Amino acid sequence: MSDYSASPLLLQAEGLKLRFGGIIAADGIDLSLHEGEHLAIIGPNGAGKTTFLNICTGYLRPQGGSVRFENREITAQPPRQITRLGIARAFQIPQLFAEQTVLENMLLAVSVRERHWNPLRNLHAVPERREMEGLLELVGCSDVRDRVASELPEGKRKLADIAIALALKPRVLLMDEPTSGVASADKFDVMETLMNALRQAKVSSVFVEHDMEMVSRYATRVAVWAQGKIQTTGAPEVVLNDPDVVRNVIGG
Ligand SMILES: Nc1ncnc2c1ncn2[C@@H]1O[C@H](COP(=O)(O)OP(=O)(O)OP(=O)(O)O)[C@@H](O)[C@H]1O
Repeated sequence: MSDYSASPLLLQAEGLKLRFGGIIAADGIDLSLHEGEHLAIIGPNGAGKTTFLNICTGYLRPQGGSVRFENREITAQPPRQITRLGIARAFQIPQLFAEQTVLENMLLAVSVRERHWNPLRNLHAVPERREMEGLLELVGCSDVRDRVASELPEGKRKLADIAIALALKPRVLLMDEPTSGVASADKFDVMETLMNALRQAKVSSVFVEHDMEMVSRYATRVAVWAQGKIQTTGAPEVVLNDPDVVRNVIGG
């Protein structure tokens, strides 16, 4: 395993706690992410994986603990503020404007980033248009640039959603099952394109994943969630062969 512990620390969660009534979704989560890492989160349904992403991106407020990003406290800040600082989020269901073209979605995203969005202005005239076309090329979506988002095949929709996240110039991208809903024949191509784009853009990532082949191919490190706690973390080749992980997560 490549060791990233000497690389700059990006994200640091300490002692995160969150309950929903009687359900403990986070029970003392400690986790760090260093620059260059692509950390996979695995674990059974309901273990609290998405809750962790929601806390880190400000969608949920923890009842205990803290999240720091580049050594700055971001716990419970609004999602928009956290995005501006450099943590982007991609969802299981891509957050595209369905009736706009892929390029228009990109231009809207960059207009918001640059705070110059104006309904009276021609969207296509924004100065960052070339930059956005470059990002679409990076994620293999130049061919669908002028297609309406709702008409895209799922793989392209996911990649376009990633391009929008990259338009916000993040340092970290958090993803919830990045290829869910993509036809199995296309999953690896989509993930390969996505991870290459992240590496080229020098964006680190955390991704929740149920497909262990995807984890072993693309994660630099794996964290195993169980009932709101981290059961273990380590190199994919070690963690995915750990008998407890095989029994509780992979076998199940
Ligand atoms: N907003 C909420 N209100 C109430 N309960 C919630 C809420 N969000 C999550 N939970 C509960 O917290 C627990 C952890 O949920 P979470 O979605 O984080 O799990 P997960 O590991 O991502 O599961 P999956 O793999 O099925 O997506 C679950 O029991 C879930 O039902």
